[in-house]
Amino acid sequence: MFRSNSSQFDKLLDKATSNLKLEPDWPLILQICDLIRQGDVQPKYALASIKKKMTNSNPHVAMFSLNVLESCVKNCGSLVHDEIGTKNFMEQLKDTMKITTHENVKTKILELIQAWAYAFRNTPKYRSVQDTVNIMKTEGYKFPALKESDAMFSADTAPEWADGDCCHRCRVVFSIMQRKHHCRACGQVFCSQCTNKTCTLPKFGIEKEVRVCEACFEKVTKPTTS
Ligand SMILES: O=P(O)(O)O[C@@H]1[C@H](O)[C@H](OP(=O)(O)O)[C@@H](O)[C@H](O)[C@H]1O
Ligand SMILES: [Zn+2]
Ligand SMILES: [Zn+2]
Repeated sequence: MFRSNSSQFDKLLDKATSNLKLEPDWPLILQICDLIRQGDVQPKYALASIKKKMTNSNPHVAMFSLNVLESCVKNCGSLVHDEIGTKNFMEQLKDTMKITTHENVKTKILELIQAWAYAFRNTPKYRSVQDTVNIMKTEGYKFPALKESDAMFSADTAPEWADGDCCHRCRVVFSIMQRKHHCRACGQVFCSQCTNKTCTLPKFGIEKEVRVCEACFEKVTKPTTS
């Protein structure tokens, strides 16, 4: 799935976090995000490399690595969220808080964890982030005021369409008379009865009414439990 372009990734990351830079090189940082989005580098590898830079003794290198991390979370959608939303990655961030001596780096890490907890407030699978905020608060960390703008992420990408010879919901077998249809929200394949609903999918940047399955119609149209 991933062509190993990690050497190109490493080169760009070294450049983006060079201590010779006076400020973040945003075009370069977005190129790094593209490598992840295109599948040129494994998200796990990318985040491990970024994390290594966070504990760099040079404050510029450490801070630039956080700028890269912040952009990856904002631009790469679930590819990166699935990595940073884990207990393991949250533990690594907490360790970094203990290792780094740079106050601005500590503050930035607190800002990021808090913004992600807010962004993922309705996503149970990333509950480790909110758990980490709660734990760190009991450990005495002072989180800065939340800037909601930090928690706005670009749209995730709509899922690829699955294939199958029967309806994902009612299991009816497809035939000339029983046609395949796809739900744009989950990408699964269904019979016409199980996808006779439509709705917009703003989170994927889909503003027109598109075909969705019963389950996704419920999820998208019922008010999210806060
Ligand atoms: O029914 P057909 O003409 O064979 O083609 C199907 C339609 O194009 C469906 O579009 P839809 O989901 O918008 O209905 C699509 O989801 C299926 O993959 C195609 O096999
Ligand atoms: Zn069906
Ligand atoms: Zn669906």
